[in-house]
Amino acid sequence: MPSCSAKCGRNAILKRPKTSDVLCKECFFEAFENEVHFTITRAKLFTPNTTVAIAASGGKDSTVLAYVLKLLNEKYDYRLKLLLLSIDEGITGYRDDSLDTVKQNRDDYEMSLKILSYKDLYGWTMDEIVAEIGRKNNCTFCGVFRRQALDRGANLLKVDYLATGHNADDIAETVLMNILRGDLARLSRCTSIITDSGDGIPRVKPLKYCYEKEIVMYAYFRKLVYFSTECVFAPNAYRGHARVLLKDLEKIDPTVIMNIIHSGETMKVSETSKMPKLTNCTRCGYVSSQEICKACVLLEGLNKGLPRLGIGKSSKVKRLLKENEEKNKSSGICRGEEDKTCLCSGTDSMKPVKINELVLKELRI
Ligand SMILES: Nc1ncnc2c1ncn2[C@@H]1O[C@H](COP(=O)(O)OP(=O)(O)OP(=O)(O)O)[C@@H](O)[C@H]1O
Repeated sequence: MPSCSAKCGRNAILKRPKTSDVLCKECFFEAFENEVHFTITRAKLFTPNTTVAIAASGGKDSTVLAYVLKLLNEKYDYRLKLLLLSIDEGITGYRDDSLDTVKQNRDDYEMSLKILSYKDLYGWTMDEIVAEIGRKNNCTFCGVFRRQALDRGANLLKVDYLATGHNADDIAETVLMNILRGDLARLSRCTSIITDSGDGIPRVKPLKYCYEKEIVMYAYFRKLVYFSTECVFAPNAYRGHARVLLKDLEKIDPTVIMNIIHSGETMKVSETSKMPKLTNCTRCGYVSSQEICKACVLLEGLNKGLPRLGIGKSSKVKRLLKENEEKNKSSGICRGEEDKTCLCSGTDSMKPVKINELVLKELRI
């Protein structure tokens, strides 16, 4: 058995996927934790005496994130108050089980836990949305709603930061996807370690440089409890292609993951490129590049029996809204204020879609 390359005198039991170093368990833990600490301090991710909500899905990444943040917080006296925030998308046989894991983490790590559900926030579970839209585009709904739900949760909890478990593979995949799609706006911000959620609560990614394989290894050797089942609904097809490509490249040379992130970080979008201007959604007030944010358009579509409304380009959405408006006007369907099915401007349906205010009030702590 080879000896640990950190020269601690112990036998090596693993080969680090990121560096190919052969290490013993203890030296691997130290290397992994030191790298996260270095990432946090170099990017000045947190200021002392603040509160951090850890977005906890029960999966390996957010479980390792919660564990390592707690460990580093105590070891280096970051003076952070850590708590867990989970979103229950309402996916039977998936999220209900993974939330049990989060509850276990809550007890093991002695952190408080807040769970917000899509049903309470939007009036729909993902099971119900999939029954409407089918399995093909459901990831669009889930992703858009989750992003906003996490921001709303962070606001309710009045935290200073929202930390997510996005890892190096996730970020490299996103860079590839944005290049393949030619999405310059997203490309220019997808590698940022701190992003603005739009409500003034920064989102941070302390595991940005951690390889997925090492996160799995870390969780395994630390015997952490996490939930490893894939979502029961169809995976995001486009991300799937980027993922397969990245995994194939990683087999040839593991440094490609860091190289892609580095390329994304240093790439500069030409000043002549047209970038979307950020504004606030006229309905819910959430930050958006459109007059009405994606979540409100998707919700409107669901509530009006047009679930495909927000799928695809914004020009298509505008066309659909216009077509629907003309159709309703010519058929005399629109009956103004009392009409709950009409998409005409000026009717009830164009009033801001308020996320169930009562529920939010109740959840505030
Ligand atoms: N339902 C959720 N509730 C809270 N946070 C979530 C939820 N789903 C995802 N996140 C956050 O977003 C990050 C990236 O999401 P992703 O879909 O890759 O997570 P996952 O594969 O379900 O679980 P994990 O990334 O924790 O292994 C997670 O690490 C977590 O911080």
